[in-house]
Amino acid sequence: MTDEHGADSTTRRDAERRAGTGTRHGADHGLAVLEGRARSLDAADRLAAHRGAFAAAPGVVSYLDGNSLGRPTADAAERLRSFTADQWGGRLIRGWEEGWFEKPLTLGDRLGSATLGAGPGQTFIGESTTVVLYKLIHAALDMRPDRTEIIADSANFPTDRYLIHGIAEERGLTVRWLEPTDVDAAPSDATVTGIRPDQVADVASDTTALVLLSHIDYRTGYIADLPAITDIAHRAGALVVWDLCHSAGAMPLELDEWDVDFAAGCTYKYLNGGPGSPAFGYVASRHIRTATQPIRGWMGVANAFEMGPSYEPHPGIRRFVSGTPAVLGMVPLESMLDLVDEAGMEAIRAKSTALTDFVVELFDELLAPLGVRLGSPRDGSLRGGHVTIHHDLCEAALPALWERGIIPDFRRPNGLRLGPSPLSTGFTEAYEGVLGIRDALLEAGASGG
Ligand SMILES: Cc1ncc(COP(=O)(O)O)c(C=O)c1O
Ligand SMILES: Nc1ccccc1C(=O)C[C@H](N)C(=O)O
Repeated sequence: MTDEHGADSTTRRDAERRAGTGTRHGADHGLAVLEGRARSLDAADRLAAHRGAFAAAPGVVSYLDGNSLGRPTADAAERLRSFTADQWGGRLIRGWEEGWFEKPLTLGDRLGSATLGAGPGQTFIGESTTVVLYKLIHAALDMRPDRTEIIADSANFPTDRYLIHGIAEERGLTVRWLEPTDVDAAPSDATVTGIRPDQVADVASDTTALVLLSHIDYRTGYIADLPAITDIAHRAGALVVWDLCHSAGAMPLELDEWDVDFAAGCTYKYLNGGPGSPAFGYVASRHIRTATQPIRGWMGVANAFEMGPSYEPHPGIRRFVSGTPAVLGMVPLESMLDLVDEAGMEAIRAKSTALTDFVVELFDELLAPLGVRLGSPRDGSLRGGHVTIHHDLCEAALPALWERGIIPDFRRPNGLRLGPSPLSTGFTEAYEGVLGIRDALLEAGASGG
């Protein structure tokens, strides 16, 4: 691997590591080299200017929690203010006829084309991810009424597991829980697990109704082979529902091309929609006319304002809308989609991978010597937007980190997830964050180095 100066960076890093393990002077030199490298990565970053498009966060030195809650864009506050004053305040009830009623679908289309690889008329903005998943799981199961099994990940995000447990119980179905297996780990790293296509192939059969998995594992950041697993499910005659919470806005998706049936994801992580911003759902056009969903509300019918006697689902994707959409909650997301359009998803993913590669490099230099273990794939092509590390003192180190404006995400029992959101995070910021984690772990009693 060569860097922008043409030097062989692997060889150079080895030399730096040796320099850093010597005298105090050597250690300082090692840090200076890492910091210099961060600065040169920032200087070469074609998306660096976009960092200025996010609101300042006073006292925050390093924000590494884009995988949980993205930062507000700089104009989100003004957009919310002007929406409140001019649209809500000025147009009042007339606003529903002037775009609000259509917003779940117009913004869905925009999100679909900017980030999901979804043609128009297949994406809607709904409620929380949990509720949208609930609708899609039921819709898929209703399309396979004679089948009795669901395939799911036993270590998926709790909401996915709880939904599957509940729905399977309600419908008398059996769940084939897959245990995540090793996917990519150097011997010195923690075990990195995920769901592999062969595991799905082993259990998929003509009794499988549905496969529900996350595209990017919320713990390890491992990217599942979505096209291969979708193909395996289809060969068995089953349908797929993909949870895209950790991929939407972090990497380009091609839902139409990959033949996905249903998908859902949140908009408050890498899409920076803000706390509680509504989730999106995707339904492939080939299913829309036959798919039904369980939350039959007045806004999902062919003509809501007729206030008809019974529920007649709209022929299009609107049938997945239930009640009054969270129009106010969609305002910041529009601002982020402007930035995504400017930057392009390919460039966003390239920067995301460069950032997490750099975090892994910093991990090797600064944290591995303290006995911290890497819990994410080393291979950038298998890694989503965050890097997970494990050490028993992570929880003890957290208050000092927050105090210093270094904000990773703690996951019990001993994990820190470092999620440098590509448009809002710089390489020097990532360096400051990992350096702060090293110092806080040392202060909490870690030894080595
Ligand atoms: C994989 C995954 N699914 C679902 C959710 C959340 O669901 P909700 O938006 O309903 O809280 C998250 C994160 O919160 C997640 O990481
Ligand atoms: N929605 C939240 C509300 C409060 C605290 C965290 C979240 C998260 O999004 C967690 C995230 N999904 C995770 O992968 O852990």
